[in-house]
Amino acid sequence: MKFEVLTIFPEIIECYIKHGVLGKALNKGIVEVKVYNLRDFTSDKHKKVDDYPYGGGAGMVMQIEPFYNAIMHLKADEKPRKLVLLSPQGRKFTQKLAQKFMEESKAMVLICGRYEGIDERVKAFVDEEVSIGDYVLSGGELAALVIIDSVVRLIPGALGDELSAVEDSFMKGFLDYPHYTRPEDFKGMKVPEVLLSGDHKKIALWRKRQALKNTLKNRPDLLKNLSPEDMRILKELC
Ligand SMILES: O=C(OCc1ccccc1)c1cn[nH]c1
Repeated sequence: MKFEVLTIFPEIIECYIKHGVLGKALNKGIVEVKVYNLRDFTSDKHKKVDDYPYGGGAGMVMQIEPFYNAIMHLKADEKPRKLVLLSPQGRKFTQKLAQKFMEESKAMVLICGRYEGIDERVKAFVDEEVSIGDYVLSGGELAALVIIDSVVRLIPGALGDELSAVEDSFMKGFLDYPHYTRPEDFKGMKVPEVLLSGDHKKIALWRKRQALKNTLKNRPDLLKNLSPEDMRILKELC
């Protein structure tokens, strides 16, 4: 899988991708990330990327020309790629959309805006507009990293062949169950007995109960399509 990121702050992307699971996936060649500085696609000596908004208002708007030049440069190799603009106005990014991106796209271009926004005409050249949440960031780079991280984790072999329980639970529509590790007793805070029992059936049921309890408490919106078995467990909790 290849990610190409358009940004005026390449260092933000380059620094993050060196660490952790992304670093390993890069070294294994499972994923490739190329970062392009939009300033390299400007035509003036000051490498200007923004200007005052038509119609007035606070702040600056990113000009279309650097985005257009960068996108045309990428498209020159005529390889298929999904162009995604990160913005607060986009479609909500979820684990399911991460799965879809992983399954459908061999290559993704992640377009990072800053300032008050980017010239609306850039959207004529993108396939999707995606938001990672209902808040405004100072730039699309963090959102691009969220997408790269969550999509790469889903690539077979990226996590050393064991998708973590977290992905599983989110795909099934729950929050995760609680996790514990040594010591068994930390200042009187003990690990739940069931997890020390070795009874895997009992542990699995306890974990399912806890996941449903957490989901009911913090994200009841996720509990829309429960299996009859899970509905029964949930009813016991209420
Ligand atoms: O704020 C965001 O992106 C920064 C951005 C992008 C475009 C113009 C201005 C600012 C964002 C929030 N959720 N997903 C993305």
